[in-house]
Amino acid sequence: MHFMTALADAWRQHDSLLCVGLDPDPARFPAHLKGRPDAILEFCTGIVDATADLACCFKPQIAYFAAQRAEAQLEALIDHIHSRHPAVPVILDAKRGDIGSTAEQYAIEAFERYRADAITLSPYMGRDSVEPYFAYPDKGVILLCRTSNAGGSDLQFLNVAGGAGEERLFERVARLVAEDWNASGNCALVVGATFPAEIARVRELTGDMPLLVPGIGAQGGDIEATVKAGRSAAGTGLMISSSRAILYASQGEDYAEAARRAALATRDAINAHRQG
Ligand SMILES: O=C(O)c1cc(=O)[nH]c(=O)n1[C@@H]1O[C@H](COP(=O)(O)O)[C@@H](O)[C@H]1O
Repeated sequence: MHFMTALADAWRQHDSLLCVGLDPDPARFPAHLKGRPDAILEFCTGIVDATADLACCFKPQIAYFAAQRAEAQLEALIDHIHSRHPAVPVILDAKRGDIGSTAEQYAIEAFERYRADAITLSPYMGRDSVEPYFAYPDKGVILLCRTSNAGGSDLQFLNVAGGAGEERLFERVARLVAEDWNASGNCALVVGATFPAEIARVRELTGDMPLLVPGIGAQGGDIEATVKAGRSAAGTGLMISSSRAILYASQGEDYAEAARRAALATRDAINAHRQG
């Protein structure tokens, strides 16, 4: 199924714009999991099973698996999600970016090795660094636009218009993706919840293109401002992601139940502002 179809179905079926991020950090695991060789898979499976009906997508961050030599556990986790929670698409947060021949290998990694439904990419190297992912017509391609970190402004706020014009780099990226790269309707953009004015600007530039919005919870982004700035006319159009605030709601044996409570509260806080 096309990523965008799966996403729209999940928005509706789960009445949710919440993306549950999976950034497993063994230093923050509950004691009963510490030291287990499969702790990362066990921890993430507990989170996934406790929150799947509250989520529109899951977003494992590859660095947290690769740093712990847990790539096989990432494969197993995505397989678990697809088999046990097939209604919830998986975004592999890898932020890849390289020349075409290398990008082809990254696409094989994401879509064939890990069987992810979408991938995050950096647009910094331009169109030919993104095109290899379009060879997988059903997969989502999610490009960094205005990132949630303060340092994002170093480049993303540069004025790239000629003469007396004014167009910041993140606006140019949004327009380029919406007007050119998104020919197959499989693209989305990343805009941080820490910058709601820029969410509104990107929404203005991209119509109903889905936006992946990290930065609530641990990074302090405001949910109401985020939803009001980024919601589409239909009250969807957003994958608002939260990782640490959900994953580590408790560091005890009740971590999965606590994660569910945090996910439910976040989903409902988002839903309170989807209309009107
Ligand atoms: O691509 C991302 O998901 C991403 C983009 C961005 O601008 N900011 C950002 O924090 N993220 C990711 O979102 C996750 C952090 O989420 P929190 O734990 O909720 O702050 C990490 O995996 C980041 O890599």
